[in-house]
Amino acid sequence: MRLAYDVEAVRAAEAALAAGLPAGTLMDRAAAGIAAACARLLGSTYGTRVVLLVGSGDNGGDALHAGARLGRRGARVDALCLGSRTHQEGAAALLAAGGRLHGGTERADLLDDADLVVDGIVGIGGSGGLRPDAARVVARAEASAALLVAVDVPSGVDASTGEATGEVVHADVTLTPGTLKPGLLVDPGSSCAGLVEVVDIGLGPHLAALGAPDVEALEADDVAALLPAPGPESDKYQRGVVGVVAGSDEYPGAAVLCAGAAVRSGAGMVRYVGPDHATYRVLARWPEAVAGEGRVQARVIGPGIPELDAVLDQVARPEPVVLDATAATAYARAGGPALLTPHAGELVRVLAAAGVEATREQVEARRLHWAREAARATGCVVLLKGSTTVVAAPDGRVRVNPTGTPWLATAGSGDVLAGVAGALLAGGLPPFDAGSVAAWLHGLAGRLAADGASTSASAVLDALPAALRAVLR
Ligand SMILES: NC(=O)C1=CN([C@@H]2O[C@H](COP(=O)(O)OP(=O)(O)OC[C@H]3O[C@@H](n4cnc5c(N)ncnc54)[C@H](O)[C@@H]3O)[C@@H](O)[C@H]2O)[C@@H](O)CC1
Ligand SMILES: Nc1ncnc2c1ncn2[C@@H]1O[C@H](COP(=O)(O)OP(=O)(O)O)[C@@H](O)[C@H]1O
Ligand SMILES: [K+]
Repeated sequence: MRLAYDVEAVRAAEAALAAGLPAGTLMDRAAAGIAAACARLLGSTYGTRVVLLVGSGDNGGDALHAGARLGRRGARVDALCLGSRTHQEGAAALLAAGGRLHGGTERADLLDDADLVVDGIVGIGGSGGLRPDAARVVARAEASAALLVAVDVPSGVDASTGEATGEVVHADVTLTPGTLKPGLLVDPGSSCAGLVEVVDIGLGPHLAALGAPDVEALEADDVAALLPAPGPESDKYQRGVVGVVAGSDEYPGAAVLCAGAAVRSGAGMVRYVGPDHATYRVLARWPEAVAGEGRVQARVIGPGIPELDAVLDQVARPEPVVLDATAATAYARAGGPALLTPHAGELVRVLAAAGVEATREQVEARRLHWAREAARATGCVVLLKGSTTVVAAPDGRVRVNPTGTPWLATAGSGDVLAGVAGALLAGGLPPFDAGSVAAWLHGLAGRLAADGASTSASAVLDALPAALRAVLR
């Protein structure tokens, strides 16, 4: 499991760790790790050109101390000091190592033929986007061929949320001291961070003492451990029967995709309930599915159903349920534990049903916040789809999905996700695990299906067995 802590927790853990150490030790550790990683990225440091973008706080201090270490290893290091002040000891260390300091933007031309640029403008102490001077310098750095390495977070990104309210750095690599921050896992922050590497500064025990992390992200091992697997004595009923209530005369394809995803992701049996035409299509494509009502361990309700009235009695049953699309707004009628799977537009309607006002734009700009808010307001686990899928539980736990690709933004791919989640619920996973494991597998299947180009919901469905095998192998 990858764990991310928000700024408040990081500051508390850093204070506890620093209390037992000589002054400056933490920054020294951070700078050593950052310099070592930069040296690795450069291959050989001798004769390379490194430019530091330095803000007024300790984030700039990290960059200056790391720059001093690179200078001692033979790099030519120039610092562009963009803040109202500059970290004194860091500046002195860089000068002592043979580096140079420049005021503001006066030597921005150095960026044009730099090999590596370090973004130390602002870190966990930042608020708002880049100031105009910094934004101009960053644009020049991004236009150059240099590797752009952010210290802690890409400047301008909110470390606790991933929100960006103005101009931000788009880094190739982010080196983050101590622990991951949520802003490195949630878009738009996550997309701005590039490859993320944690630089160990000994914070681990102090973070663990603070309790639960702010945000988690599953890794392959976690998914393998959570996935329901058949034992020697298993039969199809023990593995879990999932009822798929999906599709309509208008959208029969949603039924085929959702039922197929349940078939492909480990359900012992799939019972399909829907209109005749859709039933015919489902059985023609998935002969292993069974038509009609019967005992199930969980249901998926909603994909491809524009008219809610027809399915409301199914929502009220006591078994765990995935409520997708319009059905998510009927959460209050659920007779058992519910997993809601809205995209941003649908989340607005779910929130409205819970008496909370928000616009689609607001949800898209603050995904972590609104997923949490919806879980709290509805009392259900909420899986918010889109650029960084966020799964939030009413008790405050949040998982963000590290797999996935924008190629998944294709008609019907949400129907596939709902089917996977339904099969996992039927297999006995609680809604929070079912949602986060489903998003993980769906995201991996999406990447395998797309393989760097366009894909379709049917191809994602076909890639599910390969995604499962990749995890269980
Ligand atoms: N606290 C610690 O023990 C450690 C801190 N470390 C580093 O210190 C950083 C935090 O340092 P600080 O608390 O000084 O905070 P930052 O350096 O992140 O930023 C604070 C400074 O930036 C200014 N500022 C805020 N938003 C800005 C914006 N949008 N544009 C330009 N300037 C802006 C503020 O006025 C303030 O002067 C971390 O991100 C990390 O890089 C590391 O050295 C590890 C240890
Ligand atoms: N920009 C994006 N990046 C990554 N995944 C995305 C993006 N946009 C959409 N997705 C994913 O694609 C799927 C689309 O689901 P949904 O919006 O319900 O579409 P549909 O109703 O057509 O099936 C979801 O899993 C969602 O998380
Ligand atoms: K930074």
